[in-house]
Amino acid sequence: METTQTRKRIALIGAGQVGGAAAYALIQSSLAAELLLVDTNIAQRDAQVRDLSDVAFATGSGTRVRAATYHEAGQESDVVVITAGSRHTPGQSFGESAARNVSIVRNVVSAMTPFRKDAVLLVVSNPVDLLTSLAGELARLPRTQVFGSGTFLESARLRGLIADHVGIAANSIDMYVVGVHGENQVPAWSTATVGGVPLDTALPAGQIDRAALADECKHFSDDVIRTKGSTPFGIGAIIASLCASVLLDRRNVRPVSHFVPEFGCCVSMPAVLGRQGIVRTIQMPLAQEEGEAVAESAGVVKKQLDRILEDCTPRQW
Ligand SMILES: NC(=O)c1ccc[n+]([C@@H]2O[C@H](COP(=O)([O-])OP(=O)(O)OC[C@H]3O[C@@H](n4cnc5c(N)ncnc54)[C@H](O)[C@@H]3O)[C@@H](O)[C@H]2O)c1
Repeated sequence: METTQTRKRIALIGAGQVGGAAAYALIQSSLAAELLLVDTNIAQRDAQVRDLSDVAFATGSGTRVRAATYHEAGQESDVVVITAGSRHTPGQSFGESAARNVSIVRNVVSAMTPFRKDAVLLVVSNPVDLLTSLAGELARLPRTQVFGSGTFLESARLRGLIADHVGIAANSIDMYVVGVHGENQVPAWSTATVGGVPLDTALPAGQIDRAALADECKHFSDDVIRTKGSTPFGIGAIIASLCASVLLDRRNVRPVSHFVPEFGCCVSMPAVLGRQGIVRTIQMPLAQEEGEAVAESAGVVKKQLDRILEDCTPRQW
């Protein structure tokens, strides 16, 4: 008899470093019956299918991996994850790498449209807030069904860094990094708690150097990217976790990039995740300077989005 589990499919658009790491984590969890890999580089895609099939065989996973087309991904998948794109390479301007990924996301979303009505689209390619906003405009899905990995990885990382400094388990620290992924991320210190107690009370001044930790969190991957070109494992684990929240309708609260009407674009705020994607946003009583920092960087994303939507030629962007 076909169970609900056997019918679940996740598509990964982009079978590079990040897509491969996400697939590795997903296979280990046996979350879906099938993983569909889509890539314009056919040799790369097929090599990943074979290598990842070995993971399934070796671990006794219930997940099978196969190559697929955009059409199959859009029509047959419960969750479609976009990791296609070019990495930001040293010496390349932000605008150059962003413009290329804008063009890639436009093409892949259009190639997959129309999506299955209940498909959830998870955007990972960078700049993730802009690309999630763009995908949300183009996918012809309800806004709640399109979200981005946003600042979930940074939030997990900052909890881990604090935990290491104070000797308290990371899962007893409730702390979010919010706003726009990357240089302008905002650690929401004002709402952080330890064991339900406000951070200011639980860890009085002097116990942690907030500025140093925030800086370490922001630049944690810089050396890794310089050394090995990519940071696939952390984001791969985050993708697997987000897929589980959706497919299992877990209702986890996660800081993911999603449409915030006040800003007219997608930025990360804690949201409840379930089978239909964003179930609702959790309103955060941010300190004034934190709120202003989020609004300022959201304003930049919104301007970039408007320019792309007005003038669809990325070269001019
Ligand atoms: N949001 C995050 O926290 C986070 C973390 C790490 C990486 N990333 C982003 O993930 C993206 C992928 O990084 P990577 O290290 O895997 O790069 P990669 O170069 O290893 O892989 C990208 C893959 O996308 C494929 N591709 C390009 N255009 C495509 C298209 N139109 N359709 C299908 N596939 C296409 C390429 O052939 C390649 O296999 C980058 O944009 C990177 O910045 C995001």
